[in-house]
Amino acid sequence: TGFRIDVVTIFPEYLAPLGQSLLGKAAARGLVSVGVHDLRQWTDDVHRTVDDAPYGGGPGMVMRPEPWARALEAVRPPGTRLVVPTPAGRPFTQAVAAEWAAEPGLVFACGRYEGIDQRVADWAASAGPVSEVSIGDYVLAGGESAVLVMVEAVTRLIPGVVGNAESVEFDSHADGLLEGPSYTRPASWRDQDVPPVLLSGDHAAIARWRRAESLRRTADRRPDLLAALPDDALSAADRSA
Ligand SMILES: Oc1ccccc1-c1ccno1
Repeated sequence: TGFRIDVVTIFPEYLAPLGQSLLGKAAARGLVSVGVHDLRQWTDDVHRTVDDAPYGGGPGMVMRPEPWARALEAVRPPGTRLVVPTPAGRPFTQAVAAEWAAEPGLVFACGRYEGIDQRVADWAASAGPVSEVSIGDYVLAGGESAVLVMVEAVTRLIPGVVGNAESVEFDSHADGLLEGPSYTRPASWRDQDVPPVLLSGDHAAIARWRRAESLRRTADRRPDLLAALPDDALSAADRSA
């Protein structure tokens, strides 16, 4: 059966890439299956209305609850996590992706910027976990791009989806730190040389150098990640680096 992903959206064509490349191969091997559903299928009026003006006034439109409830009742297997991308959500991180990759599947509800009537997420909690998540501190027009990002982050962690050549355990963020710089041939390029240690064949020295570079880059670019590390995450060698 593999990992099951369903996405409900008013822009189904936007999510066409989900059938390509990485997901395509994995889907072909039965590791992942994806269903994209047009929310308007569950509207009840001739104009197929999905949104309305916000109670309390304010700009923009809010997505009506009834079409969403019908769509989720039709699409969401009982107990499956419902993911609602929203700028007001908890942060989506590699740790969250890893958690979700161990579950049987996910249902994504793509809302517009002004959001979906809150009663939908509140109601949906009775049929399984609901996660309102943000992929970063910026504003999008809708949740579709966020779904593409999260599907890619989660599916690459499903065993068998990514060849072991691109082994996932050494990714940036896998150990809470950023990866250091990478190099390939030629050894000297436009008067810039690859750090000699990488050509030394001394694997212990290479591992030390890479760890030091990872710590240096993390301290420089993401001090928040360094501060968030558990106390025992940094060795004595790390601290002296
Ligand atoms: O900005 C958004 C609008 C709709 C749905 C999601 C988002 C968002 C922004 C950042 N993460 O998610």
